[in-house]
Amino acid sequence: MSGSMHDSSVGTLILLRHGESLWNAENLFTGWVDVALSEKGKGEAERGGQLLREADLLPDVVHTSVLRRAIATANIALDVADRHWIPVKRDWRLNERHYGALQGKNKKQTLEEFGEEQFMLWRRSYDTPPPPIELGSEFSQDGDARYAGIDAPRTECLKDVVARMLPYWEAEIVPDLRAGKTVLLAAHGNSLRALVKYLDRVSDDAIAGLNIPTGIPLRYDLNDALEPLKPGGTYLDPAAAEAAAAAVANQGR
Ligand SMILES: O=C(O)[C@@H](CO)OP(=O)(O)O
Repeated sequence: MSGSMHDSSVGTLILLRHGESLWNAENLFTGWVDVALSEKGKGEAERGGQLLREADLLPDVVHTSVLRRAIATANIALDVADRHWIPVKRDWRLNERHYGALQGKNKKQTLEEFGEEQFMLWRRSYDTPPPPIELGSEFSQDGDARYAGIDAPRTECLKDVVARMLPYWEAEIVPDLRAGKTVLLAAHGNSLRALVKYLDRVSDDAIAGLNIPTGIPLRYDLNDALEPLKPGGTYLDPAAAEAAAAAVANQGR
């Protein structure tokens, strides 16, 4: 096992939100729309890889969503950390939250149009999904080959993400951790919020205030019951993470 600093046989979990995407830069709700990284986002992914290398935190296996911003972030970071060769598993269950009819809409305009309360309900409440996206509309994923054979959602709240993500966690990630591996999970703001909520037992209300910055690895050491030794984990660059999380919280303003 590489990189783990505690005695338990449980491996180390590293959460990595993708670097800034083109739509993050434009302040658009993204969800399942398959948007590429911006140049800044590619730089963030490189920096993420440097942080892994400097911490000697070398992943043995990587899990990603099926969206290119997470896939590219993992590829770039692992290349920089000289771990581009490790096995990879990808699954839609690690995708960003489906943002329903808000996909492709500007966050600031949405806030102005619907008001603070409705905006925050859609964006951060635990169990209020946005209106479902219309099938066949510009930013809908129906007909997308990668979702053939799954009952793809047309909108999701965070609770829905927890429900679809946990079966993947149990079936695919936990066995890697139990085998003592250092696991890199390259995913998204809201799919990672769903996992952090579960791991840290964050309440439905408190999770609204938790924001995950792009491109900064977040390390979780877990005990044998898979409980975090340090609630909230440890960002490899804590000062940058704090500033960047505050910026995510303020999107739309
Ligand atoms: O647009 C999205 O898909 C997400 C992540 O970028 O946005 P938010 O942080 O507003 O949930």
